Amino acid sequence: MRIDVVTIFPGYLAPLREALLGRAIDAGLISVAVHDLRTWTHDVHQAVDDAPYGGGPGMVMRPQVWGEALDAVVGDVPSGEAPPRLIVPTPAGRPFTQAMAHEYAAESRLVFACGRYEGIDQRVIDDAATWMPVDEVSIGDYVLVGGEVAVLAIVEAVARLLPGVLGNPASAEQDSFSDGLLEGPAYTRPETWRGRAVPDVLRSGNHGAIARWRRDRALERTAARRPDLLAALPPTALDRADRAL
Ligand SMILES: COc1cccc(Cn2ccc3ccc(-c4cc(N)[nH]n4)cc32)c1
Repeated sequence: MRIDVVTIFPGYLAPLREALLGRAIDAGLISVAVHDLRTWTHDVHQAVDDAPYGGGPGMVMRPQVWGEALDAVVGDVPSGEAPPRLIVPTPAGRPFTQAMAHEYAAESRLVFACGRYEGIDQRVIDDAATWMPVDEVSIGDYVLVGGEVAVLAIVEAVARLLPGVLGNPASAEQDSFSDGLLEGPAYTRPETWRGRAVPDVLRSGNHGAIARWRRDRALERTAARRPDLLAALPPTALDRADRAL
């Protein structure tokens, strides 16, 4: 997968080259190119923002600079080849989900536009949408200062789904949310720590009982913390034992 990120703070994306993702890049599983938006300014101040039409606080990112940047970064899409998907993080976006992470993992190329200030002139998104798929995406109901942190989260969630990136592919298959439930509690050695023992069932070797216990804890946690996920489950997702909980 090829990933391009356009930002006025390229250094913010340095963590992409660390650890697991860094190894995936070194292994050639992913290519990541980070582009400084100011490359496409032409004035001495390298201005990327201007006052909002209609007034209001803050500044808006200029369409001319973004338009030139995306034209250059996306480049000419060879005929017959699918254009990349443009992902624009914003508080006003569609909530990013594990299902979307799987959708994005199936793409051969993703381009991320990192806004700052009060966001990017809407005409940039509207123009881009005439020649490539564009997703305006939120990573949660809170307001960041720019899109870079959201890109780090989205790229990590997507990259870990790519074949060969995770040492143990089973981890991704047994993800939280993969069965629509939250992950239950996890334990490792020692057996007792500060007077707290690991639940006996997990040391019983009874794999059926262990699976049942884990499912029960996941159902309890989901009901307590994310009843919306439970309500969204298809009726067939809960068996008789689940309902008895
Ligand atoms: C666009 O509307 C905005 C309104 C107030 C502040 C900001 C700041 N800002 C600029 C670019 C940008 C990109 C993403 C996010 C963001 C995403 C999530 N989930 N929270 N915050 C925030 C961003 C933007």
